[in-house]
Amino acid sequence: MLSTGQLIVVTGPSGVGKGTLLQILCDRHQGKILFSISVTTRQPRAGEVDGREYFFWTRQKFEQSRAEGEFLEWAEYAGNLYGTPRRAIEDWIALGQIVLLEIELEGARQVAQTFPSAKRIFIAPPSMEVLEQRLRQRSTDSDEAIAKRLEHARKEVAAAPEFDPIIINENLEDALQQLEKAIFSA
Ligand SMILES: Nc1ncnc2c1ncn2[C@@H]1O[C@H](COP(=O)(O)OP(=O)(O)OP(=O)(O)O)[C@@H](O)[C@H]1O
Ligand SMILES: Nc1nc2c(ncn2[C@@H]2O[C@H](COP(=O)(O)O)[C@@H](O)[C@H]2O)c(=O)[nH]1
Repeated sequence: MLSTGQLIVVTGPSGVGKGTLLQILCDRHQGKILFSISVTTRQPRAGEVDGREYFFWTRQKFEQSRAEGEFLEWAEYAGNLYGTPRRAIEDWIALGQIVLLEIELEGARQVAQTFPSAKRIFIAPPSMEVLEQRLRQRSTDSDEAIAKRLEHARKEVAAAPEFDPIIINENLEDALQQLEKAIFSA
């Protein structure tokens, strides 16, 4: 069904720096990579815009679309639903584009089943202590939400060997270079 493009999945615990890395990547390689915009039922954070960071939907609308098979993958994470709209991804891949998904572990596992040819990259923190610091310094989540995210993070880090490559985001520029190599190498 999908033959010409390349699907790339980037996974890693919340707060590890996926969004930071991918934003720089997007600026450096404009037009060369297409980024999927996910749907979520979580509330927008300050500064987030519907249709830019996410499509912010009600749980009812999400569940209806899910039942209609409109998501390529989906997962419940820290009490909210997240999903990748299928249509745009399939169209872009068919057009030969490099398409990037930034998603959590369960979704990445689903994509491994449905698109075995997808590249699967894991962004790991230098340590759990650094991860917690980054989540706290970002100031976007309550203590309770941070605790839930750290709980998920432990499971996600344990699953890192399912991915190749594993990139440790300690020095941002080093991590970016490894990410570029993973994405643009044949
Ligand atoms: N290499 C790095 N060194 C120090 N701080 C970093 C580094 N990379 C990212 N950060 C900082 O860590 C925080 C979390 O980064 P970011 O929001 O990109 O994480 P994320 O993995 O996208 O999280 P989420 O999955 O929750 O969206 C931000 O404040 C960011 O500036
Ligand atoms: N399975 C999916 N996971 C997704 C999707 N979009 C984002 N995410 C991941 O959720 C967590 C939390 O994100 P946040 O924006 O609330 O911090 C993080 O790991 C994201 O990568 C998706 O479509 N499917």
